[in-house]
Amino acid sequence: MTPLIIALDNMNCSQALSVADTLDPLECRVKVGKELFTREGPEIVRQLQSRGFDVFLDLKFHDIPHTVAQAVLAAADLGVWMVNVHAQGGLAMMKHAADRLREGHYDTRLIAVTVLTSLSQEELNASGIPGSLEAHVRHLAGLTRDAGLDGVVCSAREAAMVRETAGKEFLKVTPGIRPAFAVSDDQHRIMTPVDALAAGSTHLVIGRPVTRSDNPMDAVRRISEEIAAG
Ligand SMILES: O=c1ccn([C@@H]2O[C@H](COP(=O)(O)O)[C@@H](O)[C@H]2O)c(=O)[nH]1
Repeated sequence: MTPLIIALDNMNCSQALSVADTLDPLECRVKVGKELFTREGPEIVRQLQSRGFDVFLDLKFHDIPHTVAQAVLAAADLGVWMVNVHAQGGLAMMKHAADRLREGHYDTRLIAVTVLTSLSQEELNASGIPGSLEAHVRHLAGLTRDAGLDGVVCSAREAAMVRETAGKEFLKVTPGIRPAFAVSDDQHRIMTPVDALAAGSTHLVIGRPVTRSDNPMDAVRRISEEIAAG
């Protein structure tokens, strides 16, 4: 199955569906984030699923354990392929959500965000977290593995280190991917698709380089070609 997940950001329901209609669910999955879900609600997820797409619901839940577990179950009831929480919410929060999903025999993958790819070392320290960004990602990835989740969101720059910490099967879902033809936008810790896969990313999240293109499917194909050419 393809490693590509296309982020449907900066659009409403009809725009998202127009983009989705140019994409092939065999060549990419799609990600519904805070903006699209807040505008359109669960119906946008159902619409995308009815077109054959696996949906990653990227709402990054961060709250007390009971609230997060209930939100994760609500996402799983929607039948999403993947949902996420913030690892910063702590071991108990993540474990409670993972346990509830397991008890319910859901198929939905649960992953946790480590350090946002838009953050730099300086910004992380300025937010009150001392030490190196890599050490913090490693710590949160270990916590996520111990809580029984399926993987993390991290930068591809940290994928090899996360593989070393949590193993090959542990998912490394990496945004901040910029193909050779794209600009970096507000992302700080970026990598190309080829380098990200070589570093151990299992899934590549790509938004603007595809959705801003006049022909999103063509952009997906160019990325796939970049990957195939290695
Ligand atoms: O650390 C993170 C976590 C999530 N994201 C999300 O991924 C996409 C990236 O979009 P681009 O347009 O390719 O920059 C976006 O939806 C973010 O909310 C992330 O970038 N970093």
